[in-house]
Amino acid sequence: MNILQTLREKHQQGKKSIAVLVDPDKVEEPSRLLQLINLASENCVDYFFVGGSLVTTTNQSQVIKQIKDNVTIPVVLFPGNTMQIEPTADALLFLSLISGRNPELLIGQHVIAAPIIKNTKLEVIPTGYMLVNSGRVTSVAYISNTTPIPDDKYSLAACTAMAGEMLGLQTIYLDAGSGAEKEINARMIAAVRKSINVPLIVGGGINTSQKARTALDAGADMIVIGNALEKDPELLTEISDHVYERNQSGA
Ligand SMILES: CC(C)=CCC/C(C)=C/CC/C(C)=C/CC/C(C)=C/COP(=O)(O)OP(=O)(O)O
Ligand SMILES: O=P(O)(O)OC[C@@H](O)CO
Ligand SMILES: [Mg+2]
Repeated sequence: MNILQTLREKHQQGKKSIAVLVDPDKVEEPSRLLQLINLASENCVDYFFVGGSLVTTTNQSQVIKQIKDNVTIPVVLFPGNTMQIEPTADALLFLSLISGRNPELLIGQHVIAAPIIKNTKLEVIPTGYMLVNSGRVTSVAYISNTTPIPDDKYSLAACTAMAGEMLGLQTIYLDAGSGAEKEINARMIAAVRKSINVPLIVGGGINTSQKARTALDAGADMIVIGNALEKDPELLTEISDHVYERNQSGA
């Protein structure tokens, strides 16, 4: 079963997933990455996301290789631009930045990427990517030259997600941006959840297990954690224990 089908099934069953985001620029030594890979494996992490708004290094393929050499956790590209397409990954979030009005990130990059992706075995996951204001300007807001949705405009977010689903996007990713000061609030997640049927991914600023729990309770199907694990990898154990117990109990 491919990743999207699995996500849909888990969504139907109310089961949750965890993705660990690895930003290739932040991988300083292979030994640190190996530690995170092993921890992810011990804690039954579902996916590795690999990407960044701005990738200044050339080690993305090595990062993917190191993950694939050690564990069977699928690697999903989370690309900031077409230069980050790496055929050795398993899947790619084909992001359309629907919270913004930058045509390049709604369709432009996609036209350039489509023929390249077609020649790979990557599973394409059409994703409505929505940035929500998180207090300060994040890398992705700056790089994308778009204005995130205000964090108290629930209806704007819900209608944007609804439109994304009607356009045929297969998942919605609500992102406060990496290292966000404020994670996406529960009301915003719940409003978006209620407006769509496709799986909902939530990330940005989830740096405590309580924040992870709140996002999942509000309706996230998958949470993405990056920055917090760069500082405290052990946080993963706490969060995954909660997800595991919850999935077992069917809550
Ligand atoms: C269609 C293809 C292949 C590419 C375009 C993809 C689109 C539309 C991207 C939207 C905008 C964008 C720049 C997304 C990047 C999201 C991402 C990987 C964020 C990870 O965090 P960083 O923003 O790198 O955070 P740091 O500042 O912590 O490094
Ligand atoms: O690094 P953090 O803040 O966990 O964010 C993860 C991801 O959603 C960013 O695009
Ligand atoms: Mg980055």
